[in-house]
Amino acid sequence: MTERASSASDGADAVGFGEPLVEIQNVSKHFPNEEGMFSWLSFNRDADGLPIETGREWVRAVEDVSFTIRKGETLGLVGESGCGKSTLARTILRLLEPTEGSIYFKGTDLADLSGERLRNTRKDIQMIFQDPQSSLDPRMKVGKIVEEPMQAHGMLDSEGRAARAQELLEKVGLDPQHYNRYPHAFSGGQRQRINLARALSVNPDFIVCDEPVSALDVSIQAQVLNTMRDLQKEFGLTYLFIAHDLSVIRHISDRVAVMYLGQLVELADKQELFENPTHPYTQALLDSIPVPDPRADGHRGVLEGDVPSPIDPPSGCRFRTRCPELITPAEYDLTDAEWERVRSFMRHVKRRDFTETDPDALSQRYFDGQIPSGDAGDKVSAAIDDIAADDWDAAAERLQNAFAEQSICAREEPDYEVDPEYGADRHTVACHLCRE
Ligand SMILES: Nc1ncnc2c1ncn2[C@@H]1O[C@H](COP(=O)(O)OP(=O)(O)OP(=O)(O)O)[C@@H](O)[C@H]1O
Repeated sequence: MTERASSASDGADAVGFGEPLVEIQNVSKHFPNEEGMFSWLSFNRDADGLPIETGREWVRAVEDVSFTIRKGETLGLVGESGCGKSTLARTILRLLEPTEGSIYFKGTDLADLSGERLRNTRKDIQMIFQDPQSSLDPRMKVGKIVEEPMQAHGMLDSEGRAARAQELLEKVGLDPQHYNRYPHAFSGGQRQRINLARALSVNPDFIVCDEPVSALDVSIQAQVLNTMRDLQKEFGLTYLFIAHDLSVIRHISDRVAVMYLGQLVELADKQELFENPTHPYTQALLDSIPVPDPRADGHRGVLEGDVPSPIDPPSGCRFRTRCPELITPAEYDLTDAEWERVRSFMRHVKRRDFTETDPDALSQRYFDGQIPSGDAGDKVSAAIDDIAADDWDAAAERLQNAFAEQSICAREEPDYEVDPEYGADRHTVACHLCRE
């Protein structure tokens, strides 16, 4: 999914409210796969079946991600564990080098910065992590923890830093008298407030918040989120807020980006995303929120199967292998009902979750005795014959190649924009269902 870069002049410091502050352009991050002794090598086989080294195997944790974060907003980034949220956050912060792509902050490519300008920009971009316990040095008093970034950036004298630390402790909802206490004397929520004060100490513009309330009791989460929102207003902050919990995202975000297997699948204004979710993955995620859902019409997708490996992600749409709405291959003239049956048969053969091998019984069970006519029907019949010959792998492969791999979902990467039902913000969706 793409968003155009702003034309902000190089290094221009003043970014107006609502203008692009951070622009992520076609960013990818791949890691060498270190799991298993020889797994970093991938092999093909030669004619004698001996392995030929073909190179290194890569974990494609983030792939071709583009979006913009506007000054003063909270952009929520949501997705299941392992979908690449933290990797993207760390890449934006330049804690990791992007494999490809660029990150612009206030119109300047971060890769072009060095020396004093890099140091200044690092000050402008802060981060809050999930675990408020491990991110605070237990041997340091709270006041010093808050002062440390100011000292590192040569801000104020020691008296000034102490005064600012106490002021910030109060701003984040703590007692400034606790300046001399150690982190262990604070609860989880209070420790996250200390982290907030620390991040704010150097007067940043942009804070990347990676699951900042996930480790807190639900009762405390809303309080910390409200404080973050108050601070945002007071200091004109911009947040990238990462969470796997959609109710947290709904509470804090202005716009929401949904990530699946290293890619953005949907990005929209919060209300638009929650009221008009368009990507089948977003719909499935929303369905998993354990609250009564007035939108539920019994037609939403249910997530099937496991998330594929980011080492060898599916072609086209990465969600297609679990998608309840895989599109009929254009070359077959199938009705919706026929396609639904073909897909159901394909799924059951892949999972091998039946033992029946009699062709008539299979036709009856999966196609109501009416195998589709034409090419599609020939492929289905051939797969049924494979099963009758007890060659399940051949049947699964035949169906996969004849149907799943022929769908536009497997052949083209989706990237569409739809008309929003709520608000005027762009609503981008990486799903071929939006192609008309
Ligand atoms: N240093 C690394 N080397 C190899 N693979 C990595 C590395 N860091 C992350 N990965 C892989 O990249 C993928 C994305 O991981 P990442 O931690 O970014 O996901 P996440 O969405 O933040 O998950 P979580 O919410 O569980 O933290 C995962 O498959 C992970 O195993």
